[in-house]
Parts: sequence; C-alpha cells; structure tokens
Amino acid sequence: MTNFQRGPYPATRMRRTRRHDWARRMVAENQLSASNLIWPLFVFDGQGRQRIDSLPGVDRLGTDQIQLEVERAVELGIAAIAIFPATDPSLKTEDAAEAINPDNLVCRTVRQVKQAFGDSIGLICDVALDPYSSHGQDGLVQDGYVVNDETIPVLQQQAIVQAQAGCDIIAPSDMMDGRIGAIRKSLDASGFTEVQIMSYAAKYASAFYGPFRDAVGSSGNLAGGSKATYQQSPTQSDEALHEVALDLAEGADSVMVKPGMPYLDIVRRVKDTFAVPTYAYQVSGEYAMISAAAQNGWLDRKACVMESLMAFRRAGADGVLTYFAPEAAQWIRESESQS
Ligand SMILES: NCc1[nH]cc(CCC(=O)O)c1CC(=O)O
Ligand SMILES: [Mg+2]
Repeated sequence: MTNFQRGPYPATRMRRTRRHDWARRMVAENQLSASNLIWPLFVFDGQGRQRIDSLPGVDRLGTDQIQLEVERAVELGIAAIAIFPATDPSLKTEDAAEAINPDNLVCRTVRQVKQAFGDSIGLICDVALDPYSSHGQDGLVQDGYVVNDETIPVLQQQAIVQAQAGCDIIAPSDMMDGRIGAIRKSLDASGFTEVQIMSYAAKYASAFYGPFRDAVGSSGNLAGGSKATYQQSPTQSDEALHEVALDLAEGADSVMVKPGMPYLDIVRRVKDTFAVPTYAYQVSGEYAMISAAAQNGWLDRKACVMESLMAFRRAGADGVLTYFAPEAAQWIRESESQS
C-alpha cells in the first residue's frame, strides 16, 4: 500500500462496493478455480472402498474406484492428483524396500491412471519412506536416529521408479537435507529432464497429520515416535525461507508449505520473497476439523471450505492440496453457472 489516503467519511463509504453481489464480484481481488486445486487420493491393493474413520468422506480407493475418481477429477477441471499408498503391513520393512519396487502400489496406480487419462491431469507422487517403513519414519533409522545421507540414495531410487511409471511431478515430503539436488541429478541422468519436482520445502512437525497417518496406516508403526529431528519446529519462520532457498537452488520447480491454515504467514513470506509457484497443503487434520464441526451442525461445510480455500489464495498460494478438491470444484462450477 502506498501512503495515499482517501477522503474521509462521508465522501468515502467503503460499503458502496459491497452493496450488491455484482459489485462485490467486480472488486474481488482473489479468485479460486479448479485449476488451483490438487486432490490427494489414497489407494489400497484391492477392489472397492475402505472408510477412514478420522477422515469422514475420504475413502481409500481400490483399483476399480481410482478410475472413477480420476475421471471425476478430470471432468471437474482439477489440475492434478497426488497419490498416496496404504501399503499392506506385510510389505513394510525396516529398510522400506517396497518404496523402490517398480511394481509397488503407487507405480502400478500411476501406470493405470496414465494409460487411461494421459496428460489430461497431472500426477504427483510423494517421495518419503513412511508408507513403506516398519517404523513409520520418512528416512532410514540407525541407532534410533533418522539418518540423512544414507536415506538419500533410497529417495533417489524411489523418484526414479515413480518417474518410470509415468509420474509427472515428484514431490519429496521427507525433509532430508540435500535430497532435491540429488533427486534432480538422478532424474536428469535417467532421461527424466521434463519431470518436475514440487518440494515439500517448508514442512513442519505437525500434529495435524494424524488422520493421514491413519489413512496410509503408518500411525501404528510410528507409535508415538516424533519427526521433529527433520521436520521444522512450529517456532520457526525465517528458517522456512532458508529451506525454500536451498530447495530452489537445488532445482525445485515449485515449493510447498505444510500444513496450510496454521501456516498462512509462511505462505505469504515465501511468495513475497521468492515469487515462484507456491503451494500449500490443507492437511488431513484441517480436513477433519472442518468436517467434524460440519457433521455436528456447528459449521456450514460449504461456506467454511470455500472461505478456507480463498484464504490460501489471499495468502499467496498458487494452489492448494486439499481433500475437499472435488467438492470445492463442484461448488465453483455451480456458482459460475449461477452468476
Ligand atoms: N511424509 C509423508 C507425508 N506426506 C504428506 C503427509 C501429511 C498429509 C496430511 O496430513 O494430509 C505426510 C505425513 C507425515 O509427514 O507424517
Ligand atoms: Mg530442506
């Protein structure tokens, strides 16, 4: 804002531009469209759907269901989907070897979706070991500590098998130091120069991930263990800028702040400082809060979802990963056809 001042009341009446719906739309500074939405989906090895108690309305999807849901996403104009696996517990090991199996659930799902939908929607895959490790940590564990440098080659290989399957955007969510540069190097060396990296650059050690861990079945494995030695402390703000700067220097195409609503200050600082494509993740706990309150009749689901998504846009996010994506896209469509 400049130091320009409007004349005082009564010459200026701020309410004039708020009087009618058309007038409010005319002055709207921020917009939300389906292109701003990324939909995270959980898959399992089987058919049908599995309910997730802590994420009411979000199901794990079997092979037959993923097809239907992606079709819906494409039809609604959602930009991209992010695929997360609920790995069979028998496949979880100390070294998370299933993460680099070219025929693991994520890779099979990516192949299936790519074959059916081609480039009509973007496919994002997480790079981190937690859906595959018996300890539920994102990296390898040695003497009770999540080790950085030993984890990186596994993450590189995980990125390669996902790119080979047809993933468009590799999204490392593990918060190891140096993994963006290492993954970029491996992708390029394997001929995947066009595969993007969306870095979970400023990811906080948050209690709001609880329902996600139920969804991928890692909460039991983690068993109260903490990710505080690699994810950022909620006390940190400047540090997030340092994290983002490093990931951009290492070759990230876009960056993410996570969680979302409690960290909108970080979204704004990142966007203002770097002016790169910036995403925010409205995480599982945020979904659960709004859903639970709405189920109780305490909040209006649609109004609160749309307000929360606009808040991300206002804070500077180019897009939002949200479990509300298909509902929100549908509501956006309905409001456009009405006006
Ligand atoms: N590294 C895995 C990962 N990728 C996305 C989420 C959380 C997403 C959500 O809560 O919706 C997590 C959980 C975690 O770091 O423990
Ligand atoms: Mg980092």
